[in-house]
Amino acid sequence: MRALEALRKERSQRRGLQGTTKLALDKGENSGKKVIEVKDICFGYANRPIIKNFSTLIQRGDKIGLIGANGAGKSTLLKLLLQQLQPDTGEVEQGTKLEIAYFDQLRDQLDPNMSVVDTIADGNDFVEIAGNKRHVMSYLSDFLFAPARARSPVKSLSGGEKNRLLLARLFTKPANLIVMDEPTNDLDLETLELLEEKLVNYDGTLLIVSHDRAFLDNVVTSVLVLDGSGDVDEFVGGYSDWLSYDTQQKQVAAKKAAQSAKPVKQEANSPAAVAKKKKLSFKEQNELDLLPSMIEDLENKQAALTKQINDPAFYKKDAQAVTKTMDELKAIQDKLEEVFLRWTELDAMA
Ligand SMILES: Nc1ncnc2c1ncn2[C@@H]1O[C@H](COP(=O)(O)OP(=O)(O)OP(=O)(O)O)[C@@H](O)[C@H]1O
Repeated sequence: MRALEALRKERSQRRGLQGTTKLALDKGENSGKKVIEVKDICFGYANRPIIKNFSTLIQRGDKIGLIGANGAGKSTLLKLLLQQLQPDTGEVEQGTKLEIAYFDQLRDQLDPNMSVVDTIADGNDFVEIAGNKRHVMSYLSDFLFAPARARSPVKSLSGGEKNRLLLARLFTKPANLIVMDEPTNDLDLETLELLEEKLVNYDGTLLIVSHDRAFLDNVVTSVLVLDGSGDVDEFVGGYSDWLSYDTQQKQVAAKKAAQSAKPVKQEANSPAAVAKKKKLSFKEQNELDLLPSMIEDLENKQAALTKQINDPAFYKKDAQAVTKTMDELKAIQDKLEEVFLRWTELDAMA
């Protein structure tokens, strides 16, 4: 987890330097680290913009999550990055020597009559993993296959074992860019943890579409957030980091909206003021009076939980405790957002 934090920090610093990096690239200097460069692309289907004016530089070792609601355009953006689709305007440039392995919801086919070991090594005793030779049995043991199980035919495997075998095969491909679309769907916990571990230790580049917050928090160094209207935001950190940032932004916007919606001060007993006051029922006025202390209370809880999460020792806790605290924070953030909106609404009427 520390390593992940360090990678995020590095990406954050690099983003700060992106102007300089770009200049170096323009001069034709070392571009070996460049994986994909996106230059101001726009793309839409039949008048509906999916991506608007998006630019980014993906470099070797970046682990990027693509997030957004269903239909926001995540798969479309992946296809644009992989040059399977051409942008309407702008450019996508891939770096040299890219070897891409695409992993699509574990839909790959396995030969039921082949043994596990042959599925991986095709009759050889050794496999080459990231340039290192490894005995296939030792490699398969990483994917929880004991030697006897490794000699069994694929058709005798359970669903979970088949998924593990597909993952084992994926990591034998000579890829320096792994692309995954919803990889965690249908994975059992054991396989999911295995996948996380492999991806955390993978030193190539990763592009992952996923709705799985915990998985992305554990694996990616930055996220691309598609809002569904064409805007793509890049954020250094995991899914939860982005959520808390986004909630804070919304709170600030709601506060600003509330302030600018406040009517010009009127004499308390002027006819207009009396007429306006009547817009709030007794119950609503009561609710409005209570909201500030509720907001303060929620903000205090949010600050306390954020402090816990920012402590490096936090991630040493067991996964269940980490998830519980993250979920608690998310619930508080959702509640805060809801309460702020209500306060904005009532305050504008008062
Ligand atoms: N070939 C196409 N022609 C027209 N519209 C399309 C096409 N492919 C996708 N779309 C539309 O573009 C939008 C974005 O689709 P896309 O599959 O990229 O979204 P997504 O974020 O990956 O969604 P999901 O999470 O549901 O997979 C959707 O509204 C989809 O219906």
